[in-house]
Amino acid sequence: MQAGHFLNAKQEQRRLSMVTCYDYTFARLLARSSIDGILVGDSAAMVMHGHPSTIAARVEMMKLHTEAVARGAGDKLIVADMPFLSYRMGWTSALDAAHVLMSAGAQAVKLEGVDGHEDVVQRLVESGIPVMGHLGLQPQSIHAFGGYKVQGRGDEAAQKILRQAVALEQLGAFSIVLECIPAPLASEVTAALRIPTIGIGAGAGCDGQILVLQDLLGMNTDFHPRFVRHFLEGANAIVDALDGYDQAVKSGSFPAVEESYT
Ligand SMILES: Nc1nc(=O)c2c([nH]1)NC[C@@H]1CN(c3ccc(C(=O)N[C@@H](CCC(=O)O)C(=O)O)cc3)CN21
Ligand SMILES: CC(C)C(=O)C(=O)O
Ligand SMILES: [Mg+2]
Repeated sequence: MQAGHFLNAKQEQRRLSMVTCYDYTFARLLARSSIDGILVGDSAAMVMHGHPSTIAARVEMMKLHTEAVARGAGDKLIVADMPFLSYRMGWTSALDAAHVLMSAGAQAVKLEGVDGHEDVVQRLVESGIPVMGHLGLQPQSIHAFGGYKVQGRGDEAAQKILRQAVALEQLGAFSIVLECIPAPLASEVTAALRIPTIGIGAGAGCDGQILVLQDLLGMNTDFHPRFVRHFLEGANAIVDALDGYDQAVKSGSFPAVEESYT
């Protein structure tokens, strides 16, 4: 799948599935799945590195994760998040950051918001870099938003998101993530655009959905916002396996003869 195929999917009314991925081993598993696209999200700063927000993500961090994913992802579309402020200090430094991510193996980049960096979106697109937008809840602006809260409630806030989505489409974005907005607003935005919307906490009216891989695999039991569904009870499955290994070691049943060299 390439960025251009996202537009075809919307025209043909096929829904799109995306997940985040930060490493080679999971990328190999995703390559075997029917998932359409992979986001090397700046959520890596939280999920992989234990930071309290995505603000700690750096171009160098995103580069290493993108390279690892690209080695395992086969022909899946890889989108990499541009880290906080890397696209807010002018288009030349934004192009530098995008260059790093594209040469690391990304086929597109994602930027949060649009107001104030319209020129960056335009320059990236003109340079042959497919751009994905990200509206609604923008985790990089957590300190300005005052928490991870649903966005676009009320007429004014809803109109702002609709305006930003139309602006991104006009600037040449190939798709837009809509995060944590009311489902009716996401449906309205989706209907207003030719490019596909990818929702997370934005209801079933989007053209596609995205979830953080570790969330859908149920690997993090203390993070359960409303939009997360566990498709596996991963945390329990993994801790059970670890306890099984621990018991086998302590009882002396592991390693067996056939697991040892003569
Ligand atoms: N593991 C992980 N999954 C994610 O989806 C994710 C990250 N990390 N890190 C970056 C952002 C942060 N995200 C978040 C984090 C918390 C909520 C949350 O607590 N939502 C409330 C909404 C409350 C309201 O305003 O009504 C909820 O209870 O669902 C939402 C999105 C989504 N992103
Ligand atoms: C939640 C998705 C959309 C994201 O931006 C990330 O994982 O960083
Ligand atoms: Mg992100």
